[in-house]
Formats: sequence, structure tokens, C-alpha cells
Amino acid sequence: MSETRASIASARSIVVKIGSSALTSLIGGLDVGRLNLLADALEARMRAGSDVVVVSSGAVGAGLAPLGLTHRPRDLATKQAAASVGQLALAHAWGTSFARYGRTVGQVLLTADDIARRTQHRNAQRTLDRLRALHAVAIVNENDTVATTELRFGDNDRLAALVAHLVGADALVLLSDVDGLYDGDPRKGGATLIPEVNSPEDLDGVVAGSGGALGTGGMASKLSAARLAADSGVPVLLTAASDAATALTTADVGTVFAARPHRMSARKFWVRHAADTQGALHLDAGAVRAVVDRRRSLLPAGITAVGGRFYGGDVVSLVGPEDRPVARGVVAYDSTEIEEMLGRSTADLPADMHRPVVHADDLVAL
Ligand SMILES: Nc1ncnc2c1ncn2[C@@H]1O[C@H](COP(=O)(O)OP(=O)(O)O)[C@@H](O)[C@H]1O
Ligand SMILES: N[C@@H](CCC(=O)OP(=O)(O)O)C(=O)O
Repeated sequence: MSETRASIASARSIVVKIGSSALTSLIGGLDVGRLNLLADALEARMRAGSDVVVVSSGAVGAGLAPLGLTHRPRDLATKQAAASVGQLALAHAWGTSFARYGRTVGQVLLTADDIARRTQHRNAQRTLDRLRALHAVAIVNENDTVATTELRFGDNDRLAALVAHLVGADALVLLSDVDGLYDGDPRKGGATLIPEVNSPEDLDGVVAGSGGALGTGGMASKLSAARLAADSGVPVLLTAASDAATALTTADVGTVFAARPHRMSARKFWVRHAADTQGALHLDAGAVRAVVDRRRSLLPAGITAVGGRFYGGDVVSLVGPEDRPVARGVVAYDSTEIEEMLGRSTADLPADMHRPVVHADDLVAL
């Protein structure tokens, strides 16, 4: 068995994301039978000693039938109304299912903002850690009723990858209605399963198509979430929910994505993937070489212009001379302060401005 599969099979802490397509159908709504089988597999893994966090889609799908809707709505307000009805049913169904084992569930609804802001990020982390310490299973979903279009996560695949990093998980399992990644859309026929993705070249020529009637992101969002997790050091298994029992025991099923050998620090991961940028610093070519190639801190001498209004502690985009973002970082000063420092060497600045504008530890090249 491959090293990646072995690491997923033995992971101490796992995030398992279950897609709408695996839990709901347009005609039947929420499928409690399928949900019970998933809870069985999740409970077995917990009893074998692993910590599990569940990211469950399906709120919109579960809310359609009770509202008399026969297709997934396109407009945001109806989707949010369906999600508010469906989330209640979904959380209740998970609660009832795990109660068969005497296991308590906790509902955790997150928006992109919660992950993007450092304080909320820490709060979410603490809640998830405490639920785990109390032997309860967290059932996470996007907070669909308050998230607006701009605030929405790409979808729950991305949310699951962010949560995996948030809780320091050792593996991410994505369960869908398809048994892995194919080189083309399997609904069109003639596509071949790719069992293992070890490097970006393994994805050459792969066509990731759209999802089903109830899913949102399709294969493209699973691929980008899998790469996000794998790049940050978390191995990923993608398979069908009907194979959950195998996925959560031997991991000998579906497609696995090998993790990068070194896990990115939690702070760098947040800067790179989760935080919203509040403004921009424009750099000259020498500063780009220093921060991107030599991994140095950013000093005022290499900054040519400031874009937007921001404060010390915000995440900003570092933009090269060709107007292309080259890095992101946590800025040490307010934008108004940096305007006074532009192009000046550190020695010419007052003593309280000798810290780098962005410290190398807070800086991630793109
Ligand atoms: N290259 C591909 N490999 C596998 N599945 C693909 C591919 N391209 C498109 N798909 C489709 O993506 C669907 C899964 O995405 P989606 O419906 O969003 O699932 P979920 O609800 O689990 O998030 C599958 O049903 C499959 O038909
Ligand atoms: N938060 C939404 C799901 C969004 C989503 O990403 O769905 P899916 O592609 O099925 O994982 C819901 O619960 O309906």
C-alpha cells in the first residue's frame, strides 16, 4: 500500500467532508439511511482511537422538499431559506444517528469571515478543540443563512480543507457520489480513475467538470481543495460516500493526494489561504527578489507605493513592478505610517520604525 494511503489509514485526527450528493436527493430529500451508514463508519473510526470532525453539506438539499421546491434554487434568498430549514433537519439527523452510539454532536456553522479574521479563527479553533476533548463530534457547515455571495466559501470542499488545517488534522477525506478523480467527467464515459496524485504533473490533461443537480463545486472545487490541503501538509482521500467504511479503515479506495513533506506553519497557512487582504504594497524589483527568492523581511526602502487603507496586523498583498501579486504578509504598520516611510532606509527612520514592514515569518510568497 502507498505511503499516502498508510498515513490516512493511521491518521490520529481526520476531517471528513460529506457532499450534498451523498446525503440528499432531489426527490427524496435527506437520505437518513445513507447518513446512518456514514455515522456507523465515522463512529467505528472514533472507537479505533481517531478524532473526527465532520463537514456536512446538504442543508439546501434537505430544505427543498419541506418548502415544496423541486429543484435547487438559483437565487441567494431562496437558497438561504432552504438552508435554514434544511440545516435544522440535517443537524437533527446527525444527532439522532450518533445517539444510537450514545455519542453527542455539536453544530458548528462558519462563514469565510470566521476563518479570515484572526480572533474568530482562534475562537472556532477553541470550540472545535473543546468538542473533541469532550468526545462530541463537531458537525460543521457553512453558515448559509448569513453568508452573502461575496462572503461565501468557494464551497464546502474548501471549507473542509481550511478546517483540516484549523484543527491540525492528519488527513482529509472527501466523500462524494463519485468514487475518485477521473481524467475526464465520468458521466461522459471513457474516463479512467487516477488512484494517486503525487505531483502537479499527475494532473496534466485532467478535466475536472461540474457537479450534479445538488452539488455546488463539482470536481474542480474538490481538486483545488485537495491541493490546498496537500500543499499545507495534509494528505487527502477522495472517494464515494458508499465506500466510507473502507475509506475510514484501510483507505484502500478512491484517489489519494500526497501531502507536501513539510507542514506550513498555522500562521503562514492563514496568511496564504484564509485571510482577506486589506490593501497592497507595491514593491520595486529588488524588494521582490529579497522577499520571494531570498525569503527576507520587507523593508521600507523597497516599497514604491501604498494601495488602500489598512492597519498594523492586517494582511496585505505585495505587488511586483508588473502589477502582479507576488506575496502576502501581515503588515506591522498602518497604511498612513507606511506612506511616510516609503523608499527610506531603516537607518534614516525614527527608532520606533525600525521593525521591518512585513517580517519574513509573516510573509508567504505566492
Ligand atoms: N474529472 C472528474 N472526476 C470525477 N468526477 C467528476 C469529474 N468531473 C466532473 N465530475 C463530477 O463531479 C461530481 C461531484 O461533484 P459535486 O456534485 O459537487 O459533489 P458533492 O455534492 O459531493 O460536493 C460527480 O458526480 C462527477 O460526476
Ligand atoms: N452549505 C451548503 C453546501 C455547499 C456545498 O459546497 O455543497 P457540496 O458541493 O455538495 O459539498 C449546504 O449545506 O447545502
